[in-house]
Amino acid sequence: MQPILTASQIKALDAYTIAHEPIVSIDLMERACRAFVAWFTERFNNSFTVGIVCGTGNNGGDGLGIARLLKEWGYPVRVWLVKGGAPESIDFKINLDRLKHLGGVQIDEITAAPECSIFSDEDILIDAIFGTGLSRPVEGVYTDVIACMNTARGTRVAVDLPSGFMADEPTTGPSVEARYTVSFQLPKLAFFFPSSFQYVGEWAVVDISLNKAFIRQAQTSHFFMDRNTARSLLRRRSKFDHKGNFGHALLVAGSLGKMGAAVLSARATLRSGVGLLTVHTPQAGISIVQTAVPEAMLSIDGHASVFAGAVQPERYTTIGIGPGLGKAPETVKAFHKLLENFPHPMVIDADALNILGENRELLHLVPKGSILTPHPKEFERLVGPWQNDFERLEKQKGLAAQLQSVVVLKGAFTSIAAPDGKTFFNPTGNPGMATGGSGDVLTGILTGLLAQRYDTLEGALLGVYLHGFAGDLGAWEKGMDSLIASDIVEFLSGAFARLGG
Ligand SMILES: NC(=O)C1=CN([C@@H]2O[C@H](COP(=O)(O)OP(=O)(O)OC[C@H]3O[C@@H](n4cnc5c(N)ncnc54)[C@H](O)[C@@H]3O)[C@@H](O)[C@H]2O)[C@@H](O)CC1
Ligand SMILES: Nc1ncnc2c1ncn2[C@@H]1O[C@H](COP(=O)(O)OP(=O)(O)O)[C@@H](O)[C@H]1O
Ligand SMILES: [K+]
Repeated sequence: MQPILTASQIKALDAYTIAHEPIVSIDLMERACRAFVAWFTERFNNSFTVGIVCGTGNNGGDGLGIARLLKEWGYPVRVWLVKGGAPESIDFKINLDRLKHLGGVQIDEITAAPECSIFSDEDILIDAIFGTGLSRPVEGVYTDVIACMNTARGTRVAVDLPSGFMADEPTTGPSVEARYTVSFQLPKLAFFFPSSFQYVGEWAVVDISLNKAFIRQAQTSHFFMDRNTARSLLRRRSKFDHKGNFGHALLVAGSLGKMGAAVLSARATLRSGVGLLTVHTPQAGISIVQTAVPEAMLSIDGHASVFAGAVQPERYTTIGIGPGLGKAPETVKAFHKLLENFPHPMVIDADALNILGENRELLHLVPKGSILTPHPKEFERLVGPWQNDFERLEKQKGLAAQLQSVVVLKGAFTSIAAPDGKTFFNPTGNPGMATGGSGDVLTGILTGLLAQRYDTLEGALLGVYLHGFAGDLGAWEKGMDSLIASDIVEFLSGAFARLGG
């Protein structure tokens, strides 16, 4: 699990590494330059012309070091120095001297608004104006240069951060819009937000061996999930285990015309290792569920087309509720009753969340230790609108604390907020999963894990990871465009096997 640190913590981390490794700061910068260049040379060969636009701080120093290394690798390199009043750092000056000493690289200064055509010969534009030192929105000549870079034809690659982009607060001023961002050591919080994609593009983190002990003990509530953590959460079965050890889940899902949601969830619950599964279905769903999911038992509702009746909560370890449920008045009443009678953690999704959004007086009935899985629209119905993604994150943490439950906000980098404020971003998954029914599969996985008495947070972390991993395996085989929710269920076995193996 990787902690996500703020820009000021990263500055302290740099300083700590310099003092304790020990290493002189220009050598640490050289390490950063080499790590960037290793990433770069794997993707772009030296037939591309490279323009490097540098500021005068350490990010600019990186840019100059990168220019020297790429020149040595045989790339046609040109450098621009943007001089808009930011101070020149010591390492910037050292790398400028080294580059001049190497020779063969044209270096031009920009002190006033340039003609944007200056960048037109460059296939690739490396952005090294500002990094984590940015303390306020850019203005003046920086704004002009950034505007030119954003309209240039070359592929923009940002060093550490796109210039103008804020790592820990909303970006309100102009910023480079990078196609790729190569960031040092740790991802930055804003990378995980949808609104950042236009600036950050695809990002990669390269290791520059900053002090690991410092990173481990740093105070943060934000983490990036990884495969090792997911692997460590996965429980192994033992020789004499029997189905009684793996819980009995109830799925309350589906209504006339939406029984497919129940089928997808049920299949995913079964593929996630549950001992027994019962599906509560209206009359309309009986033969559908029995035929499509023969492993599941049925709890049959008296109503023809929606969830309206009572279930026997004492029989079940957990309940997953919501996919395809609808919001009929009878369903609202039945859900209310269920919430009053079921004491154990539940998985609450889709229409069950929408019902909570429209009947907030029910929120206090959500059993502690439950998992809520809204997509952004469902989340907005629960907590109201937000101004920016930082505020959205705060609202997510707030809801988790209020309900003493885990709130899983779905999307690229699904975030998982625990009641204590810790929030985890998930690395797996792909846009092929933006297809009807994907969320129903997640509900099934989480229900299967909670039924096996996984701790709520651990179950949520593992389930979200596995769901995305199965989607990735599916997309490799079928392609993102053709991926459908049933494929995610199909590839779930592969995801479990690879994680457990
Ligand atoms: N030893 C280190 O500290 C290392 C730093 N590295 C690089 O150094 C970067 C951070 O460098 P710096 O702290 O020098 O900061 P930057 O290079 O990001 O910014 C330079 C200076 O610009 C000024 N400034 C901030 N906002 C401004 C604005 N809106 N308009 C005009 N000037 C503004 C500040 O005085 C700031 O120090 C990282 O992003 C990374 O690229 C890497 O070389 C790794 C090692
Ligand atoms: N661009 C994406 N990258 C990664 N995962 C995605 C992406 N788009 C959707 N997903 C995942 O697919 C699922 C979609 O869930 P949801 O919106 O509830 O779909 P549905 O209601 O159709 O079942 C979520 O788990 C989400 O994280
Ligand atoms: K930059």
